[in-house]
Amino acid sequence: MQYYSLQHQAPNVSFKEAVLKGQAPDKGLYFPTELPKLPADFIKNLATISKEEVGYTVMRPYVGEDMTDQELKRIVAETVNFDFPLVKINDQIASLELFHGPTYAFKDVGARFMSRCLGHFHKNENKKTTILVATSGDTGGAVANGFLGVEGVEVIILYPSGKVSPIQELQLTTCGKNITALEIEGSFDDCQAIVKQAFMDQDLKEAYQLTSANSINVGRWLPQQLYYFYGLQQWQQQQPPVICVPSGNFGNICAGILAHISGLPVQHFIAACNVNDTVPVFMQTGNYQPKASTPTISNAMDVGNPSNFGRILEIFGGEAEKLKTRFSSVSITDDQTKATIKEVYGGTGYLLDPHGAVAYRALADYQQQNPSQKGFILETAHPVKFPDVIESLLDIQIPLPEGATALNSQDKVSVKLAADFDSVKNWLLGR
Ligand SMILES: Cc1ncc(COP(=O)(O)O)c(C=O)c1O
Ligand SMILES: N[C@@H](CCOP(=O)(O)O)C(=O)O
Repeated sequence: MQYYSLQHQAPNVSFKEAVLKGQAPDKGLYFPTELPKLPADFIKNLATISKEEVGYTVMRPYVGEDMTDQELKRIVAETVNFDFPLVKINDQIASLELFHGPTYAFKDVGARFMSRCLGHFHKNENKKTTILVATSGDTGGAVANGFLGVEGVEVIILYPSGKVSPIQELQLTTCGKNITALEIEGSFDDCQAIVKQAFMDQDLKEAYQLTSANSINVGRWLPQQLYYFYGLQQWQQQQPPVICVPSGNFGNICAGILAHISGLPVQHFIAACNVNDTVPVFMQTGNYQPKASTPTISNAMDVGNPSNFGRILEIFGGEAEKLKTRFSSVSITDDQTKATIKEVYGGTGYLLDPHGAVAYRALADYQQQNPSQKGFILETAHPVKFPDVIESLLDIQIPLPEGATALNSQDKVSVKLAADFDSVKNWLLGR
């Protein structure tokens, strides 16, 4: 498989080169030259196939010749060694829980897959790779955990000061070793813009072999397809599901659409956003207008200029009208999110985190108009990551999982920097 730049001003590259570069030299995102079709038998028999075999079969065409079958099987098996249960909330809506990995959010699969790919690619290289990654909450922790101790790789995480939850912050600031956290006095969009600019900067390119571990990197983005296959393995209705994805940078839902194009039956995709509504507005008006992000209680989705929407449009040949046949996007306020957490917990006992609650509200509203269409949400983070929101709303205490208890006794270590490219560049060149 080759990858081309969505800016069309850079040469095509292999999977390995795309992972090592992160972003194309013309600032475009890499996109696969072919969208593989999976065998009809594979889809028909999905429920009987192991999650390791599903992962291997889905990822095989994307990885191409850069890895042996044996190596890819090992990487997939190590990546997906936890559960992805589809849990019924009520007769209309189920929840695909993606928070059973080590950092309690859906980012673990992509981060673990990519870290193992880089570890493999580094076996025969002696030049160190430096990963620059921007986080609005969960990517940072997952990448820190996934890359901790990986030979030949160091990770520098940029996160918006005061805009991530306490557990999220501890997850990304307490690892030490090859992981460094930069606390940026700005928003996630500032962090992401700085990272993207760094990849284009000649001085930094001379000093470092830089790549990204955000979903702009195909090694982080593509394995997110697996969730959708794991969800369908457990889906027991006749009709394919409507799948509603809490969305910020749109990497997750974009991976789901790719899975669908490869043959996975899905009725409709809903991208559920908080008030950061760049995509919902585009779907209504045709006008794509990135804007400064607004802080919300679903903080990991506070993104004003989502990186992956361009990839979604590319799948549909750039035609918004075609996209509308499979995809819609809505914006949910914090008040609606809070009311949904209360309503669902009170009515069913199911505890949603704020991101899952945004998705639940969007899917329930969609089903008001389409009552025969059942579906599931992607529950992208464990509610324990947002105790302030949940506990004040429901007057309950969420028991901390074991790993999270240990975090509380550790001290945050971060470097505070202004939200401008030069501050980060000077820090990188001066260390
Ligand atoms: C808990 C949670 N939900 C949803 C999202 C949004 O996912 P995406 O950026 O892939 O749209 C994120 C961040 O990526 C997240 O951490
Ligand atoms: N919500 C993310 C933001 C970055 O998204 P990514 O999928 O592009 O890494 C976060 O939690 O950091």
